[in-house]
Amino acid sequence: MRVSLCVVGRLRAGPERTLIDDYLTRFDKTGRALGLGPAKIIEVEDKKGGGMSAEADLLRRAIPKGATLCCMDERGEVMTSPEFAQRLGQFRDQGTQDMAFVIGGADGIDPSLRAEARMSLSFGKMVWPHMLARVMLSEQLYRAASILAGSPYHRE
Ligand SMILES: C[S@@+](CC[C@H](N)C(=O)[O-])C[C@H]1O[C@@H](n2cnc3c(N)ncnc32)[C@H](O)[C@@H]1O
Repeated sequence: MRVSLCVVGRLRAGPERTLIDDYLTRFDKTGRALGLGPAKIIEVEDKKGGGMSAEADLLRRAIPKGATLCCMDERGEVMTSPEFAQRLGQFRDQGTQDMAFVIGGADGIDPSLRAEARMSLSFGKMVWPHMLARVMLSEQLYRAASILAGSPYHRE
């Protein structure tokens, strides 16, 4: 099951980018034997300042066709890391080919796109900057793969 992180805004080289690349490389390595991955980042940028709805259009064009959509949203479902791992495993076992996680820009994700999502996932009620949300999601994907692989990275 391929995984796309579809995000608003371009992230320059720096500590966040280094962490994301590191976690997604680890996710790919751990997930390979489990039918998970590879993961890639798809960045979209609305240079005309059209707001959330213009960003949603760009995101729709960028999301792989037929992908199961998960919107990252502070109002979404809160789950433990093992629960997230189990959910990923379920999508894989149901034959999902592509899973796309969407992270919004400064204004968030347009409600029309949120309504199209199969799942909405929250990292808690606090709002995080999009670059940190990217890092956290990348880490949780690696953690989920480690849990499904039975490796000792995740400790409770
Ligand atoms: C700066 S936040 C935008 C906040 C905006 N008020 C909203 O309504 O979504 C940028 C993006 O980071 C992600 N994000 C921020 N906090 C989050 C949280 N607690 N859980 C999940 N995703 C979050 C979301 O995808 C959000 O669209």
